[in-house]
Amino acid sequence: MNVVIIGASGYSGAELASLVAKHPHFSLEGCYVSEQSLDKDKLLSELYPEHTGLLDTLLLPLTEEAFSVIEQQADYVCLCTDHKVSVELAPKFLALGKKVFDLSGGYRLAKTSDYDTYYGFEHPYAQWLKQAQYGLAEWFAQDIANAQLIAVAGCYPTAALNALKPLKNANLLTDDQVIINAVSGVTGAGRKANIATHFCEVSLAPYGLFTHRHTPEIAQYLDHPVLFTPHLGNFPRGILETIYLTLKPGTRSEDIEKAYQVLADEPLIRLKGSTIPTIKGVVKQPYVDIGWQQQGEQLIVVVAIDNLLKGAAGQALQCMNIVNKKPSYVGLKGVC
Ligand SMILES: NC(=O)C1=CN([C@@H]2O[C@H](COP(=O)(O)OP(=O)(O)OC[C@H]3O[C@@H](n4cnc5c(N)ncnc54)[C@H](OP(=O)(O)O)[C@@H]3O)[C@@H](O)[C@H]2O)C=CC1
Ligand SMILES: CC(=O)N[C@@H](CCC(=O)OP(=O)(O)O)C(=O)O
Repeated sequence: MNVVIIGASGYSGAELASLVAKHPHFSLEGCYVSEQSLDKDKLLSELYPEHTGLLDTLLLPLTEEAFSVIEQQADYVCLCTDHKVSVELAPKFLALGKKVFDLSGGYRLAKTSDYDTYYGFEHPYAQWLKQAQYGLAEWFAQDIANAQLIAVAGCYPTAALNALKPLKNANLLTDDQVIINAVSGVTGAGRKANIATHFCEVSLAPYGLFTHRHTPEIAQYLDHPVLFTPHLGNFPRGILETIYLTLKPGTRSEDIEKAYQVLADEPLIRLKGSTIPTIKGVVKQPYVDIGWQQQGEQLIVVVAIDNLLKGAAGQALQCMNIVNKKPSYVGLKGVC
């Protein structure tokens, strides 16, 4: 399959380009940036010298002519662009008959009103929003396989949903809100310069209290209310979430272990029982690490992922493998 990446100079785009370039079934046909980009006509490996030899690929401007080239060349188009940019680009590539894998949040939520509330823009393509398939690889593989537009799951939601859906599906949660405290490395905020992510400014602080756009995303796909608070930490990559919940009375440790068995055979999920996952354990790895400890009716679940792999490019590649009718872990296990 021929793959084109839009937004290839960004953190998730470059990560995905490197995965595609090494993949046994995919060929990296084109790497694009915006027409006005300061990086156009540079080699991707100039920006990411660790990929010298692998990604000596020109960053091309996404001009009108580029769309014709992509129409001829590409089977899969990956949008590693900001939400608003993706919202506008996806229908154009869909109209060309391409399979579109959007790493942004532009097509993840069911209700257009949530875009007004949480994204700050009116969603213009309700029809495509209805047809988009949420790309949470371990949970929706069958629907992903047949979709034309895949809205790859968000980074924080990927961790939260894999940690919580087994418990929800086993009917172990009370109706209480689940509390999710998350911390992310700074690559989560993207590559463009921003004072809030400046090296000298970042320490450890929460942000987006009550308003972060991943709140409705987690609640929608968990079908349960959540109180989600992200924090920015002063390290480059990785996400760790500490999740507090109340179990139904009488829930035994065996019930929890049994609930998590639904993920036991997933090659990219590592169930760690009472061992607490760490960011160190997942950085540059494609896995979700999940651990938990129980005290009576209280359960604390800790989950860790690499935001750029399982939280973005790794999961996008899983979705591409699924659409290509291959095991989702191809090109990911043993990635580093
Ligand atoms: N970083 C992360 O951990 C995660 C990110 N995501 C999502 O993935 C998307 C990309 O994120 P990230 O990689 O961090 O972002 P970056 O800011 O690092 O990269 C954005 C890329 O988009 C390009 N771009 C901007 N405008 C356009 C345009 N109009 N046409 C084509 N290309 C354009 C930029 O290049 P230039 O501006 O030079 O044109 C750059 O290559 C976002 O929607 C984000 O929410 C999802 C999960 C995790
Ligand atoms: C640290 C940081 O800023 N993280 C980003 C989330 C990462 C991301 O890009 O969000 P999606 O997964 O929805 O695409 C944020 O909070 O906006």
